Amino acid sequence: MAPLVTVRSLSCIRPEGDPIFVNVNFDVNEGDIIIVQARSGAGKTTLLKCLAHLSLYHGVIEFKGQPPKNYGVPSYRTHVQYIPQRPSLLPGTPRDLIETLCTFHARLVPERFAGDSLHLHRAMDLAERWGIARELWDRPWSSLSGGEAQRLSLAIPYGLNCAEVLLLDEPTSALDPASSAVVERALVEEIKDADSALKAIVWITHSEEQAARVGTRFLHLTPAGVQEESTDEP
Ligand SMILES: Nc1ncnc2c1ncn2[C@@H]1O[C@H](COP(=O)(O)OP(=O)(O)OP(=O)(O)O)[C@@H](O)[C@H]1O
Repeated sequence: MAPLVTVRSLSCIRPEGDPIFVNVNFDVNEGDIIIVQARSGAGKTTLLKCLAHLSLYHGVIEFKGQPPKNYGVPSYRTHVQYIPQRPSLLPGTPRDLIETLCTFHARLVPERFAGDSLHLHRAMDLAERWGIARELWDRPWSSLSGGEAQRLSLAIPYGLNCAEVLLLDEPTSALDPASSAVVERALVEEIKDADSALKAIVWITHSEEQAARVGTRFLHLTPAGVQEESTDEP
């Protein structure tokens, strides 16, 4: 099966001119939950932002064999969607965000667009199961707790059901272990659900335990590229 995302000779350079990383090569395949591990400051967030076409890079990133510009960047970003580590920096409210994304979705994927309110209610129902009261959808991101903002930002792609690859930047870092486990299970089940658009996740976590629970592949990012950890039994 052809890869969902192909990354070849990817490098990212700081504004000052020195590289964060060079020569990054890997594929994202259907069913993958790829854990990206590295020391703080090594460039994990930058790598995810390059994959989402949010940071400048050199090299090749393709989704189903086509570069982002062939889809149009907003459309590409609905299929390969980045969820930031700190959603509190977003403008407006969670409802504003899902309504904006619905307008892209309706325009770009009309055959899978089920109407604004249906998507919103699907996301609200999931978030409610994760302990998020409905009124929080109308509160500014900046007034939400870190854990509330993380659960809301993860419920949005679930409601829209258009992301095929999710790029998760420490998605449960603000959650207690029990809430984190509920969210982890929902994401893993979503990948296995044939009715879901979601086919793969690239997931940054500093928790070895979480990585072992959810990961199917493990990439170590270094300044000279990525190394994949073998998971073969000895
Ligand atoms: N816009 C920017 N301008 C200058 N330097 C930047 C910019 N964005 C990131 N960097 C630098 O690039 C390096 C990689 O940052 P990044 O946030 O990708 O690391 P990380 O591995 O995700 O770190 P952490 O684990 O601490 O979240 C850091 O040295 C950071 O200071």
